Parts: sequence; C-alpha cells; structure tokens
Amino acid sequence: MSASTTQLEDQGTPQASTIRLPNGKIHNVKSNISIEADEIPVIDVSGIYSEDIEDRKAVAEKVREASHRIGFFYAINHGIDPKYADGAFEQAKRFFALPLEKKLEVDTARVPGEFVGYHAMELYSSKERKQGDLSEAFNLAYDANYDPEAITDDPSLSIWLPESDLPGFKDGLYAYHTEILKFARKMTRIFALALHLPEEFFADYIKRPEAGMRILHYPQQEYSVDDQNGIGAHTDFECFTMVTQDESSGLEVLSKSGDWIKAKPIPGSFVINIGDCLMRQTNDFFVSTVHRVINMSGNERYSIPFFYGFDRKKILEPVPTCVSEDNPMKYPLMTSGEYYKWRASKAKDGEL
Ligand SMILES: O=C(O)CCC(=O)C(=O)O
Ligand SMILES: [Fe+2]
Repeated sequence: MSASTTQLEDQGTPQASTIRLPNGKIHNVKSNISIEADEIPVIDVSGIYSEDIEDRKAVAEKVREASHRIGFFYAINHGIDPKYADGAFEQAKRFFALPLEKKLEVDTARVPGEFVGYHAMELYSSKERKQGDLSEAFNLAYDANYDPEAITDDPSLSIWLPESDLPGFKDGLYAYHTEILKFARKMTRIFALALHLPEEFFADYIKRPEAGMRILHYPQQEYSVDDQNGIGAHTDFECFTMVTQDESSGLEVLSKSGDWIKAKPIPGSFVINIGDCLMRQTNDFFVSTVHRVINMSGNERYSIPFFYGFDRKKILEPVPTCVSEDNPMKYPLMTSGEYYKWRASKAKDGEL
C-alpha cells in the first residue's frame, strides 16, 4: 500500500534531490530522468514447488541476494494460470470505465484510515509537483470467504458497488487474489529460508494475513516527470508486494546509486518488492526500496499490486538472524497493525 509521501529538496544541481520518507530513510536522487539498467534480477521461482528442500533453498538464496541488494526482483514461472490475471485486468477496465459518480459511491473516504474503495484521479499529490498523481485505484482488503486456509470469519473491510452495477467484478478480482494469496504463503516460507530460518518461522504470522489488492489505472501523462507522476516516490508498508504489470512500462525503482531504473514489464511475471515491515523485522538486512510510476508509454497503463503483510495482532519482532550484540535492533517494537494503521492513516491524510 502506498501514497505519494515524499519531500523533495533542491540540492543545487538541476535535477538532483533528496527524498525523505515516512519510514525514516533519506535517499539521494542523482537525476529525475530514469535509465535502463540490468539491476533487477529475474528469478525462476518454480523450485518453490519442489519436494526437495535443496531446490527451495536454491530459490531462497537468490531471493536473499535480491532482497538485500536492491529489494526488488521479478518472479517468473510462479505457477499461476495467466487466465486469472487476464480476468482481473478485464474487471479493472470495466470498473474504471464507469462514470465518476458511480465510482465515487465507493469512495475510499468512506473508510478512514484503511486502504479500501475508490481513489479518484489526482487524489494524491506532492507539494513539489504542479500536478496531482495521474492515477486512479480501487483497493480491496483480505476477505476470509476467499481464503482457502481461513481461520476466521471476521467481515472484510472492503466496500463494493451493488453486484448488479458491475456483475462479476468482486468474484473476478478475488479469483486472482486467492491464487496470489496461495503463492504469497509459499513465498513466505522461501523468505524464511532466505533469512536462514526454518521454513515455518513465519507460519503464525500469516494465518490471518494482511492481504490487500489494488487495481490501478494510469492514463498516459502529458506533463514532464518534474511536474507530474503516476504515483510519486514511495515505499510500500507491508512485508512484500507482488505487482502484476500489463505490457505498458512505467514502474521505476531507485537504485542505491541514486538512479531511477525502469522495471520493464516481463509478461507473466510478478515484480516482487520488500516493504517496510519486513525491512524493520530484518533490521534493514532486506531493503524496502523507493519506487514510483511514470506512464509515458503511449498507452493507458493498468497494474495490480498485491500487498502482503503479517497478522495485525503480531508484534514485528526482529528475526534472530538479523540482530546480534554488534547489530542491535534499530526499531521500537510495535504490532504489525499499529504500524499499518499509522502509515495508512498518514498516507490517506496526505500528511506524509
Ligand atoms: O503500478 C505499479 O506498477 C506499482 C504501483 C505501486 O507501487 C503501489 O501501488 O504501491
Ligand atoms: Fe508501491
């Protein structure tokens, strides 16, 4: 989950700047113009389904390297039938084509402090840019009815239009959500191995996961990148995010050297990135990397991020392999829910 949360400060050179983020980190940006570079690794994750632990560990070591170095990787051969992503993109197009008044019936303002419902075009903006962020979104929350491993029947926080307004919308989105949720649970075991922990280490954290999904629509922008973004520079705040991109480029990742790197679409892949909660739990061993979206692809761009986090009741304790006497925990302890609510309400208020 995200919002434009940056403050850009002039550094004297034409486009260099500093980004200060609500997670407490400060990043230097060399130039506002993005480049092509081969820094985001492509990981074949098919080994996660192997019976042989060595195959799973081999994937985990690649995930470890990527999560530590850049906090972003592509997952290919993840095993989810493409028909689910196609179906969800189709639903996204139907929803965003509705008249604004209809979409505003599920305005996100109806649910303060939570990322659910419709986020209108240019709702979020940064003081540093002349124009608001050129994207609109619809967010749905975890729903136990669509989780094959549900342990609760608590009602979902999501809000929906009446089924007759857009028949099949909710089921079409959750059909994909359920598949991603199953994959996310498998990947949680891989992340545990990647941290040199037992595969089951996070099992109790994901019985009732935080698992929001979002459909996003970015028109082609006409203003320059200095004046407008699709989504401004931010980090995600849960554990990890898995983004399904369509064929239009636009996602950009800030490298450690301060370059904006294009995360070009790879058909059938997820772009997976570390979020702030996992960064906190790993005491910064895994990096929650700044990213943004600029749609100058010439097409309407659609994407589907899935934000995966731990049970709101669980404390974000540091993982044992990431703290020591020489490397004590940098962050105060709080529950996943406290951290989530703090970040979500600030971001929705546009305060950060
Ligand atoms: O649209 C994308 O590719 C990424 C969106 C994103 O970063 C977000 O919603 O947090
Ligand atoms: Fe994001």
